[in-house]
Amino acid sequence: MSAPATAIRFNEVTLGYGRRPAVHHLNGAISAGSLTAVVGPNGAGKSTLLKGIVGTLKPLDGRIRLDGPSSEIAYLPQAAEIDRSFPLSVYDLVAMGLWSRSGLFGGISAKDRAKIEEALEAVGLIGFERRPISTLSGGQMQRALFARLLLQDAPVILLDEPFTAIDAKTTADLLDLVRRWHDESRTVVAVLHDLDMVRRVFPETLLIAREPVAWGDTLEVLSADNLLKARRMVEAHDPHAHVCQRGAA
Ligand SMILES: Nc1ncnc2c1ncn2[C@@H]1O[C@H](COP(=O)(O)OP(=O)(O)OP(=O)(O)O)[C@@H](O)[C@H]1O
Repeated sequence: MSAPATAIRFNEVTLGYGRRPAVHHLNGAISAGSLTAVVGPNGAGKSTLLKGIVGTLKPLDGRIRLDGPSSEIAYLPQAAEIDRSFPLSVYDLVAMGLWSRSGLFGGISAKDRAKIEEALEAVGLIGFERRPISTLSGGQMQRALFARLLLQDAPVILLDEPFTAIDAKTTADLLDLVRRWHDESRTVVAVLHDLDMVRRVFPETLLIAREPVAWGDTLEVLSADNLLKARRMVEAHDPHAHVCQRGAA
């Protein structure tokens, strides 16, 4: 059997802010169609890694190669990074998912309208179309953002802590969509803190602590030894260190 195609490849990648590395020595690949969790302590560089994949953060060193243009990535940032005060209705927020395909001024066709309805129905938000997003609960907002992801119809989907502060019913509903994306052979990468959920749902895991600690089969990666190692590595990290010299002569 031939090896699965690669969706995202990392070659000795360093990502950081200014000259300070947040993630370094990242080598490896995410297979097309895989369902991968990214886990690690606070400050381990998980969000930084997703920003590197989306391209909002350019590597300080090394290369991230995507199998396809970056416009074909759907990205859900952490809730704290989303401006909820923006005057936008649920309908318009969800419709924005079509922009990457139809363009900003492409107009909304009858077919698009049907797709928007379908996405709203899939996340249980029928009846919320006219509601300003500022009036939504955290869980309702997350449902609306998942509807937008549905419309983006991207082969690669990145989710940054999608279930943080979300109740059990909403989490279960949105996890069903993640499973559906996986069944549709999309590549899904999610930053998560709930290790029980990772063990239950995500076959592959990248455990990161400023650099990869372990990567592969979830049950092997999430061993007590690896988790302890990750915690110690983040605690020992010097936040003021500049680009690392490891490997330098
Ligand atoms: N915009 C920024 N400017 C400077 N440093 C940053 C910036 N964003 C993140 N960092 C630093 O990079 C490091 C990694 O942060 P990152 O947010 O990627 O971690 P994380 O693993 O996602 O953490 P958490 O689980 O707390 O969300 C941290 O030390 C953080 O302070």
